[in-house]
Amino acid sequence: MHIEQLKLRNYRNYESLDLSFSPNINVLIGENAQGKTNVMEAIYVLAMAKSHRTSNDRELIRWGADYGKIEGAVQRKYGVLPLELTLSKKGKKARVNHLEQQRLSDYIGQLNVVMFAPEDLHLIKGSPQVRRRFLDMEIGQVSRVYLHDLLQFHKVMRQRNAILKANQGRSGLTDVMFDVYTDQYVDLAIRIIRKRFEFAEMLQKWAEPIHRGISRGLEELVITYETMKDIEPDQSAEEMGNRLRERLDGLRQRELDRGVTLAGPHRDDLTFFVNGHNVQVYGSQGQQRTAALSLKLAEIELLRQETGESPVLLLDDVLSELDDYRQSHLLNTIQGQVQTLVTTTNVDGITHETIRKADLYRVTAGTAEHENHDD
Ligand SMILES: Nc1ncnc2c1ncn2[C@@H]1O[C@H](COP(=O)(O)OP(=O)(O)OP(=O)(O)O)[C@@H](O)[C@H]1O
Repeated sequence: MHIEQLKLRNYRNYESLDLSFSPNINVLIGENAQGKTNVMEAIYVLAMAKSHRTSNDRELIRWGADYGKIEGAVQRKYGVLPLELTLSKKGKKARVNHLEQQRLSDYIGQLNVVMFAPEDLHLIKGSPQVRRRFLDMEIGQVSRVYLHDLLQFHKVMRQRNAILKANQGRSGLTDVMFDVYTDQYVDLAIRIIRKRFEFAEMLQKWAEPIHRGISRGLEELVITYETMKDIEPDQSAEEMGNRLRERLDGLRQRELDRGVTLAGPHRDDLTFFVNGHNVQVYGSQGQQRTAALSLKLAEIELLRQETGESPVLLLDDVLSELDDYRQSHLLNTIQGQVQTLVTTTNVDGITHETIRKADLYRVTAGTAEHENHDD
């Protein structure tokens, strides 16, 4: 798939923008703080109905405006699909083919994107929360059921936590609703854990050969999903449910002391190993960079396999950060296969010839103009 056209109205520093993109490589070039990332973010928001930079949608609306709007024409296998997202103080409205969607989970997934930005290096080194967010966003792109389960899970956990909080410090619980919520909680938690196991396995399958290629055959990457220690991927859902229930029973007094749920997928993590060593702990900057790049390229393959179409790749300020070999590997992999948007302040650091031939857009203070190479 690819984005043919993007229109912004009152989005970040754009009052109004209307851009057409090539299905190949598009380079947005401009000085700092002109609005390059804002375009990438707008495409991300159009796809995921939320920003990768902030959870506060109001920040996306142009200062002083009441609403902001992102429209995109997405070329899919079967034709052009118009998508529209309106952001206002009252919330957001999403339209597919001009029809308003009642649930955002029905909207997400019409446009698939893979974003690679400097903060993705934190994916390997940062907190488990960053990696859980990555899992949720990526699985959510291909599974509506997962998004729905996740929403329900957080709702039920809040209800369960509210009872724990109300009884905090006591030595027992008499609220009949607690068992009802715990049953629902276990059921949803296991559905999420099973999906994450499945996703991590697919990610591993795609990322391993990619990482091996980028490291010139020297490194083996292994990705594992870490959940409670007695839950294993080959167990049945029932077995997993029993394990979680036993764990929660064992933790009951500590949960009452703390007033929160202490076991479940909200505490899980993804771990990356290179040649048997944990990259989070022992990896060099270069190994972390390679692992992050392998992960992004694996996501492209995974989305392609799940949806039958290539996602759109957004490379925000990362290309010139990669050395020549990694740049070439990345650009050779995507060339002619994946619509790509690249932002940079300067093309001089990007040596690969595909960038020389790409469509250029000059971004200056909330405007973006298509440019010929000789301009
Ligand atoms: N809600 C908003 N309304 C108006 N302007 C905004 C809003 N949010 C951010 N901006 C402005 O957008 C600009 C930043 O744009 P952006 O992050 O896209 O920069 P960039 O071109 O990617 O720069 P860099 O190369 O430094 O990453 C800043 O000037 C900022 O003040």
